[in-house]
Amino acid sequence: MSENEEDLPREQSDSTKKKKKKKEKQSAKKKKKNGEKGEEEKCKEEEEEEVKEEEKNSEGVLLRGIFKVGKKSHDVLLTRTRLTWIPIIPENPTDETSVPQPGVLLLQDVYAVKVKRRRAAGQQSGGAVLGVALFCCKRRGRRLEGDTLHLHNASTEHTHIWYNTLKELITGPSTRPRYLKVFINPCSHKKDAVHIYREHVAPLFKMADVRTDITVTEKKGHALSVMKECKLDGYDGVVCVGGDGSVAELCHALVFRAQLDAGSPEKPVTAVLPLGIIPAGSTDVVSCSVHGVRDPVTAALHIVLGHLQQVDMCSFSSLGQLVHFGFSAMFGFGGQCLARAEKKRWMSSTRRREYALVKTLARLRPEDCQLSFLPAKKTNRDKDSGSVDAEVEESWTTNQGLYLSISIMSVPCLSPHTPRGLAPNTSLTNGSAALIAVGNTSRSEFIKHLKRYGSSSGQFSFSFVETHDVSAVRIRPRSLVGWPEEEESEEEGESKTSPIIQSEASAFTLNIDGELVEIANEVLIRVHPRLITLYGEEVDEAESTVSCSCI
Ligand SMILES: Nc1ncnc2c1ncn2[C@@H]1O[C@H](COP(=O)(O)OP(=O)(O)OP(=O)(O)O)[C@@H](O)[C@H]1O
Repeated sequence: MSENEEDLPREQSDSTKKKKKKKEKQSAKKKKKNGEKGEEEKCKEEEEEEVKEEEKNSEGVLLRGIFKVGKKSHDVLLTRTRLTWIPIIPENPTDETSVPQPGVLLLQDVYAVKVKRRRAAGQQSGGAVLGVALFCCKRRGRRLEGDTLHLHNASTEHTHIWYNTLKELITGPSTRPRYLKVFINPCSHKKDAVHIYREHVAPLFKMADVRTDITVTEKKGHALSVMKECKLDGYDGVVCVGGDGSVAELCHALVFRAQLDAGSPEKPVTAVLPLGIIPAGSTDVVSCSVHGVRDPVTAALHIVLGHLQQVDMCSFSSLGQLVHFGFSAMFGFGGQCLARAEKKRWMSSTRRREYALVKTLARLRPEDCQLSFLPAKKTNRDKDSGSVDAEVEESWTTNQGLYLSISIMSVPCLSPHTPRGLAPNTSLTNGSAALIAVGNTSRSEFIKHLKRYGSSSGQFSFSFVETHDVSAVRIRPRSLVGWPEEEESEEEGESKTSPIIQSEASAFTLNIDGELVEIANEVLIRVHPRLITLYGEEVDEAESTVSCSCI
């Protein structure tokens, strides 16, 4: 039933003719110019090549046939990039107004194609051919949802021609993965990462013929140790099913592994494999920043369709030693909150977060530290030379003082709690990070600042808040502050009289991507443009599904 080019609509044949005429004209002009016979032949050959290339790349119809879509017969056309179906409406001399509306499906949105067969209940194979089914994604806001287009035609031959052509078109050379290394953290958030994977992700991978090698992690650091040693050759990507802590471990592992493989202990090396994130945590900031929603189906569809997004990362080092790679760090309030929350692991994640927030606000105290930063422009200019010279060193800005909170973020850190992100002024690939330094102020002013993260804007319009676009930051706490053991007692009154203890310790904790990391003396944070590739896309705002009522 498929037809050849002669049967194409008149409009299309006309356009092809026009193109050929134009080519002939160009050819004549060139011939005149070149003059010599040998060159004429060469020119002709070149032009023929050009015409062939143009025809190959053009929206030429590869297949055309009749299928039933729904209950109506349709004229279906397939090109390299799209499938179009136009209802076949019998001519009606009295009705001049009805113009058939075509349906269009872009092949970039199709992740699987299957032959449909009539089968009895329990029948595993065989069965009469019914047509082809195309499994695709459709967008609903930032969400990607699975959808199916059924093309019905009982001819086995016809169906197989269409199936084979479609299959070839969707599995040709592309960024779509064929084999993935999957890590699942069974302890994330509500301990349902395995269920989320089995229920929402595995069926999509199976449908898209993506093979997987799964590791269910047994403890913290398990994914890192597997990634340090496993053979990466066969994999097209790595997938993390878990919360921000698991994501941080795998991002660090991917860059660290690239560094090991390149034998470059000093300089960060771009991760070889992309990372897919299936959100199964309580906040899922990184996942939200590349998907716009916390939704395992959206995440899985970005993976099977091979949507790749390069992302800037930071290296965190202390006294010349690399400590971690990550996307964000919080010192002061953000670090204190996490430290309190981690001590109450037995609470549900929402309660734990609210408890830590309220308690840390009640005991709000500034950190006395030296904060230095390198504005983004300067380092971008010098980054090609790969060295930090004296001129750059001189351009560091240094402030000493009391800070309630210091945050450095190389990604916007979107989440359902902060739809525009904790750092709305940075993007995934701008090669710099946002430095948000909140100086000492009253509790009520600080709460006002925090509350504005949840609304649309204004969180930085306070005299005590400064923001900078940076490529490096150094934090040196002057006095390292510790908390007395009894501070964690539930009696609020106690805290008012508790003195701030000046600790003699030479280490402090930083909240790096939701994980507490111990740092000796000082931390140097450097931004590395496009160090990792994640499955997803740039989004400017996350879907807001929750609101925090505790402050
Ligand atoms: N089997 C395991 N048991 C305990 N911890 C694990 C296990 N597997 C991985 N981990 C570690 O658990 C830490 C937290 O994981 P994850 O972030 O996925 O969960 P979460 O903390 O509940 O989520 P969120 O950060 O969104 O609140 C990570 O550092 C990870 O390395």
